[in-house]
Amino acid sequence: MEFSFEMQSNDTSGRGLYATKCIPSGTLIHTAPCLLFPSSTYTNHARHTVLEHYLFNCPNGDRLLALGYGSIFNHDETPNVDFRVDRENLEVRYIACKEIDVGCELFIYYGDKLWFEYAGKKEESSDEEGDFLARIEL
Ligand SMILES: C[S@@+](CC[C@H](N)C(=O)[O-])C[C@H]1O[C@@H](n2cnc3c(N)ncnc32)[C@H](O)[C@@H]1O
Repeated sequence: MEFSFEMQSNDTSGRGLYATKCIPSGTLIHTAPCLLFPSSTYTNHARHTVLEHYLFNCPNGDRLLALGYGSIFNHDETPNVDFRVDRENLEVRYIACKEIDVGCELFIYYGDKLWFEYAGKKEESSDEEGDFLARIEL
């Protein structure tokens, strides 16, 4: 499979994905197979580990870990990529929601409860729970 992006690193957000060609809006950029962490498995084995940076929160408390490049999309308040979770097939599909120029970073939106210092942050936000939880909300 030919990808329309490559992985690069920067000092503020670590690894991220960058377009290697112009990506038209509506393009399916990537399909990531997922691992399911049932709620109890997450609580007993994955909570407070590095996995918290990568897990998607499901409404029922389960967590999903996107494989492939699915866990490498960084967050932005104005994302250029949407993601669709297919629980039945355990996949996440990433679709361009704008035209993306060559060299631009591909961003999804994680939600409004960030657990890290957002590069490009416009105003202060606080972590009300004071806890370190994965919060990419589905
Ligand atoms: C799902 S991972 C994304 C890939 C990650 N950059 C890496 O190198 O593995 C989420 C983590 O990326 C970082 N990150 C994502 N978006 C960011 C942003 N806008 N500003 C700063 N850090 C960000 C945070 O450390 C966050 O916990």
